[in-house]
Amino acid sequence: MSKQIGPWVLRQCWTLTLKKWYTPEACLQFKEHFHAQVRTACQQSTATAGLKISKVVVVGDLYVGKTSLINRFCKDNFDRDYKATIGVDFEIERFEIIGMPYNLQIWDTAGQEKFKCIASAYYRGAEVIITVFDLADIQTLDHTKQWLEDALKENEPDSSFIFLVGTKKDLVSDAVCERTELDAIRFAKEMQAEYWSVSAKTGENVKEFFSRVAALAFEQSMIKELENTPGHRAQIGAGNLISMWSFAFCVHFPCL
Ligand SMILES: Nc1nc2c(ncn2[C@@H]2O[C@H](COP(=O)(O)OP(=O)(O)OP(=O)(O)O)[C@@H](O)[C@H]2O)c(=O)[nH]1
Ligand SMILES: [Mg+2]
Repeated sequence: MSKQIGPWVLRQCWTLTLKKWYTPEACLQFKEHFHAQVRTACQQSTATAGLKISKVVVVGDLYVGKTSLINRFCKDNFDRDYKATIGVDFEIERFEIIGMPYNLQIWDTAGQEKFKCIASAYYRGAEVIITVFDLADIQTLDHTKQWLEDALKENEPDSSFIFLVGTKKDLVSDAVCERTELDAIRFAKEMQAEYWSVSAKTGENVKEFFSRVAALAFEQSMIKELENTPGHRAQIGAGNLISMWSFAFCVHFPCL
């Protein structure tokens, strides 16, 4: 099946560049290009052992639209009827980034209280945590911090990118959306999360959002791999500036 993002049309997977944030007020990083060493490593296949895959966990109250968001992206469909997720479900989505195959394993969890203990067993090892609320039901925003706390408990400190997503944008007026976004951006800052408003019904911002998730997770996994490559050391400083140097100099990074 062909999929399209912007001007690119590809078979079976998405081709990505580093996508822009939704709002600069709550974004994880401002860079518009992948880090030079990551690009070089991908182009020269110096860090390409094995297929890269990142785990994404989607959490939030019941009925906020987690399954619909994932289905819009992975299957490009939308179902008006509510079917509660029982426990967990997952989708694998394929990408190609800087010529490298890359997969996202997207875990859809149940928001219903009675399934929480099943779902929480799958939080571990999440490179990305997506906390979801309903723009048309402000109470669900209040609960996102608890969902995040529960997910973070199962993961190493600072090991996951965090996103806060307001769904059902089509159900609220622009004025209500803007008001709610002000609160959501405040929450996102407190949660150290990047904020996005989307609609699974119309598809607004859904591809852009997941493209951003994939691009950031991919770059992070490449940086980790380079750090672990013998002869290389990497430091990630404030503002995600990466400095890297090689003991094998020209072999891997001729630009150094
Ligand atoms: N209008 C509109 N309705 C939506 C949107 N997203 C989801 N819905 C509807 O909201 C209801 C709940 O959506 P789900 O995706 O099943 O919610 P969920 O968060 O997965 O719920 P649980 O699995 O119980 O945790 C369904 O009836 C969807 O059709 C949206 O963007 N716009
Ligand atoms: Mg669901």
